[in-house]
Amino acid sequence: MEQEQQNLESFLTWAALLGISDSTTRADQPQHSLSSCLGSSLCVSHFPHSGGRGLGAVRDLRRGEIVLRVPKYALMTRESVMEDKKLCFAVNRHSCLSSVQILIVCLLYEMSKWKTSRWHPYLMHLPHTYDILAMFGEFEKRALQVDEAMWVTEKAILKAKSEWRDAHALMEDLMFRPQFLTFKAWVWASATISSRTLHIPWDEAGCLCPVGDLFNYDAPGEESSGIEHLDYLLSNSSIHDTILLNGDKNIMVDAEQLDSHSQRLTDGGFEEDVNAYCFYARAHYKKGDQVLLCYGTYTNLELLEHYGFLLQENPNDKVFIPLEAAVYSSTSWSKDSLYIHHNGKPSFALLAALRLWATPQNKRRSVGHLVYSGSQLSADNEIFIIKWLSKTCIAVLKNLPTSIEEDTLLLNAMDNSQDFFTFVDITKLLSSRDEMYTFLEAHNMKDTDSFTDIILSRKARRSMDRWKLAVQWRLKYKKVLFNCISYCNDILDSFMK
Ligand SMILES: C[S@@+](CC[C@H](N)C(=O)[O-])C[C@H]1O[C@@H](n2cnc3c(N)ncnc32)[C@H](O)[C@@H]1O
Repeated sequence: MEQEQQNLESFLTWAALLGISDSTTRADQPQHSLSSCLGSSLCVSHFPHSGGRGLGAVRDLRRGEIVLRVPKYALMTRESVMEDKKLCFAVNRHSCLSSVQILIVCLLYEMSKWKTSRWHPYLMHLPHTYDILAMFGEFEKRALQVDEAMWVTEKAILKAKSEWRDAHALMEDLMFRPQFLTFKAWVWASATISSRTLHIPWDEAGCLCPVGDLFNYDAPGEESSGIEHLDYLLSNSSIHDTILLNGDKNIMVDAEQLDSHSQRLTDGGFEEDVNAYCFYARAHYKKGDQVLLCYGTYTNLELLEHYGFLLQENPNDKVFIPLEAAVYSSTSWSKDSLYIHHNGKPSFALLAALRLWATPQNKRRSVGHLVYSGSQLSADNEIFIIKWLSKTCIAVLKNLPTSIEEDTLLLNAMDNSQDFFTFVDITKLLSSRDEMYTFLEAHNMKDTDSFTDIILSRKARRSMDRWKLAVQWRLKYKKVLFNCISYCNDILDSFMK
């Protein structure tokens, strides 16, 4: 622990020497301290329920005030790593690789240089493991239970494997040592890039940003995307591009184009005039609060896919239910807009599409304007679609291997068991014991009577963490469907009155 603290201190000193600073004075003015880049606005703290290691406020912070600057020189980008001639030469001979694949190779290259890498103090602080979907094993994938989630997981695993295979020749050219050539090393580096890169305007692969990547995630919500905040940014800062972490979801937004309903406003970006990545407080924070960053708008499945966590309360979560082909063909709404919100309410487009689908074909044209303005068509039409929605949600829930109650008990056992043996004992009494036996089998621990001699392997421990994430995800999914059924019941009741 002491060693860890010392490592952290030397990392923060290294960062200060590079000009990284949370001081409110401008970057070109004298810094408050060269022994740490933090202390004026932020400090590294531990937040067990919202991201673990993160950044806390050392004083009250006002919404919109600058809290961190990271000069361009400190950023790890393809461009900065490829100042290394050997790497640059090799990469140029593999032009078929994507920018993200190249950044992954750059990261592995720097890792392999170890102490001679100029980012060594930063690299030492990267997490050793991640829980993104591409790292899920067969058991954990199945624990998600929902076809869509299992399919997204499978796709993520296949994508990682094929990208790794494609980059192999380059890594061999660079004469990587065997441990850096493995698929395990590749997914680690790929998860680092997926969960930690920030958007930069000159490279779609993004950048790794020492200290700036210690901010944990806050979902965009009303409190931070209101007019007040937007006005503040437009009048007080030179932000033109907003940032979102994650290569697949990068969105560049001109601040001028944002309307007050935009959920995409984020809290920093690369600013040309100061040649630095600048971060701003997205809310008022009290001393000791965790200071958060919005990486973008994500459902829980997307958070799991790209970042390896999910939110207990995610205002952007969505649940898709099976719809008949005729529902899709009855409207021009895209499939992606036909979903149930986190609170159980059907999306505007889903309701509209169902209303049109339940209208005889020869009458659809005449009611189109009503449907697209969100109006109900008739009591019969509304009762029909709400009953259909409720029945569909009930059927989806029934078809899943476990219920909300069973998942809740399983999660309680995961959270509250003092050790693995107690967990196994408790789970034996639950209806999810079959799942527990499958877990044991997957980790060659089938003989439960010999447990006293077994210490849970690191691999099994990681698998337990991912299993828990899968159970949390499927429970959230089921609760959304349950809330939708309650929503439908309320609507049907209101028609009976
Ligand atoms: C950019 S890093 C943030 C710093 C990170 N906690 C660390 O220790 O390096 C993003 C990662 O932090 C974790 N994280 C961020 N926000 C979180 C949240 N609200 N809840 C749980 N985990 C979160 C996830 O593991 C995610 O992949």
